[in-house]
Amino acid sequence: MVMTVDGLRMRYGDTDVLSDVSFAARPGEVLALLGPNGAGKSTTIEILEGFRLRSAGDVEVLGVDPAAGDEHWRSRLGIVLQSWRDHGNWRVRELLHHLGRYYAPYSTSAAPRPWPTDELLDAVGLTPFAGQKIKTLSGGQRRRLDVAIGIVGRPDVLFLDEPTVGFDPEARSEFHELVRRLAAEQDTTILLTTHDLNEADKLADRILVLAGGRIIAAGTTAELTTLIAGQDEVRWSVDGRPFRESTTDSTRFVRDLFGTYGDRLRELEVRRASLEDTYLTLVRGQETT
Ligand SMILES: Nc1ncnc2c1ncn2[C@@H]1O[C@H](COP(=O)(O)OP(=O)(O)OP(=O)(O)O)[C@@H](O)[C@H]1O
Repeated sequence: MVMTVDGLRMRYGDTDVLSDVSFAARPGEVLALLGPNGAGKSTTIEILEGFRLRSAGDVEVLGVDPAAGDEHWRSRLGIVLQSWRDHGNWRVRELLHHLGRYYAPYSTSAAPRPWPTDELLDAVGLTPFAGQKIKTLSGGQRRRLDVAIGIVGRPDVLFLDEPTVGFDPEARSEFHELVRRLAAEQDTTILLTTHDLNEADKLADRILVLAGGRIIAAGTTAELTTLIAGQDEVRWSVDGRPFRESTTDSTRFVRDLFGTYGDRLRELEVRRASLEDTYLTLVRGQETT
């Protein structure tokens, strides 16, 4: 396992934000951490990065307790936090080249570090802006630069905190490709937070839902939806009257409808529960317990 979290607790003052968080990640796995505002997603990531000291629990990233991580350990992590605000007068290529130099002593034959600047610019779609000053970039271009800064050291583990906020659909789709490529070709293990359920669905091998200080559900979208009963919605009309019903077995339900109504059955539609339906049910269920 590249990352293991067992019984993680984080207390601010007398409030437990995280009370008992446990999960693990395999090499090259992409995990999406979902949860309502204030659930503790950024806190979890900051603890894993070694930026924040936890109150209790066992945590290991690349075999090291983040609270005791040294520079060598840190060089194997990539971090994309909320936007990079300094260095407005630097040019894009210049900054990436400069930051990349920090990783050179940690280069190995399996992971040559840093990522060559021009290749990296190309990978994040910033080649046309390479000579531009950072303060002149658009919001989305700026975010691509944040991502480039996070991966310039060819990290073994990459943390992405809401990476695609402000991306246009094309940039988002290109970013998704980049993340999948990092995981598949470089075996980078990726933990990202997002409020975009579609993004979590597309990107993640596994989704972790954090609420009430715990991981309340984990799995693929399909696995999560099977946790929720009444997952499909069937709609139809008979003699011009519309009907709708939720069912766990839409195939059987539809067969019964045909049995009952035969050719009078019109406008039949089966709608699978979306990740959004499942997520909302999970989080609302947690709030009422
Ligand atoms: N340094 C701190 N001191 C006290 N409370 C804090 C501190 N940092 C965060 N918190 C609280 O911890 C909770 C979790 O915050 P965190 O930023 O981890 O949530 P999040 O899931 O990332 O939220 P969002 O989706 O809004 O980004 C919030 O209630 C926040 O107010």
